Amino acid sequence: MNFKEVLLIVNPISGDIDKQRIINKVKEEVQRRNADFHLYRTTGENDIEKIRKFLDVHEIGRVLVAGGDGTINLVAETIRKYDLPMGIIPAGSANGLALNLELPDELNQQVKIAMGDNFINYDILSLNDTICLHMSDLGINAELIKNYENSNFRGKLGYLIQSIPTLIKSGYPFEFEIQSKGEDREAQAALLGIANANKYGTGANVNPIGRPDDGLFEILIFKRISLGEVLKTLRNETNLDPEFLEIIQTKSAKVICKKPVSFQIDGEYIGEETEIKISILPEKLKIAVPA
Ligand SMILES: Nc1ncnc2c1ncn2[C@@H]1O[C@H](COP(=O)(O)OP(=O)(O)OP(=O)(O)O)[C@@H](O)[C@H]1O
Repeated sequence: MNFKEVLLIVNPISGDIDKQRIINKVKEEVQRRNADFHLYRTTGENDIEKIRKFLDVHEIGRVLVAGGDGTINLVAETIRKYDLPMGIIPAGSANGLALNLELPDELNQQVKIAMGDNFINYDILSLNDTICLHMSDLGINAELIKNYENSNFRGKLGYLIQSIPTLIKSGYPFEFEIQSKGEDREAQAALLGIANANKYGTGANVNPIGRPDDGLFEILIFKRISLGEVLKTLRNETNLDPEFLEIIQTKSAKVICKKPVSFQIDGEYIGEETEIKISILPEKLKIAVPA
């Protein structure tokens, strides 16, 4: 595919890693294709508006994003009305979306794929009008992300440090009402996931039936915290005990929380919520993936 201009969007702080090597490699590949290279470094403030202004005055043919799931989500929201393909260079602490798309670990290969012609038409979920590409949840994982964001430690170690205090302080199990497919049911859960893909960034395959391009999403009801079952998901075993995890596959749903519960979308803490309206947007996101 030929493009005149390529925009690389980089999150300078994601994953606690230096991005210069990525920037150099992408620039080299773009110039090799005789296209113009543009770089945008996110600031965490009004990035969507600033990037859209840039897109409005340039002939960008491909947007590349180097960051974690939060940055990919931000870029997806920015370009979803522009019909622009996106390429991903995983550069966050967990990289859950990249893991689900089976992107390789090696930078040269990542750049080739991100600039390549093989695409997935990726479903975009809308959760109370905020988009979700990968995984969102209510409960103990969102509490962990909140504690992580309030701490001084970045990267995987930061999550590890926060995991025990989060478990001790959490008020789980939480009580939910789930309205979907004309049914209304009650559920108690430590964590209620809303999934568009199979795996969390840790590699845990919590949603074996999930496909990000099937026009459906899954509600994952983790009824209790079981080390044995968590280990099974880490080993990608799919015969999970229904007493541990129940899955509802659907196109739209509403989740009502009996009390406010911590909520996260694609690894970003949103706040405490009492109601989540979930649907799938009509537009798809075109993401470059391995052949
Ligand atoms: N220049 C910046 N300074 C501070 N924060 C930023 C900057 N640019 C983006 N952010 C923030 O980075 C977050 C997204 O990070 P992302 O999820 O992509 O990476 P991550 O590695 O998963 O994050 P983290 O390192 O926090 O785990 C968003 O909250 C966004 O507001």
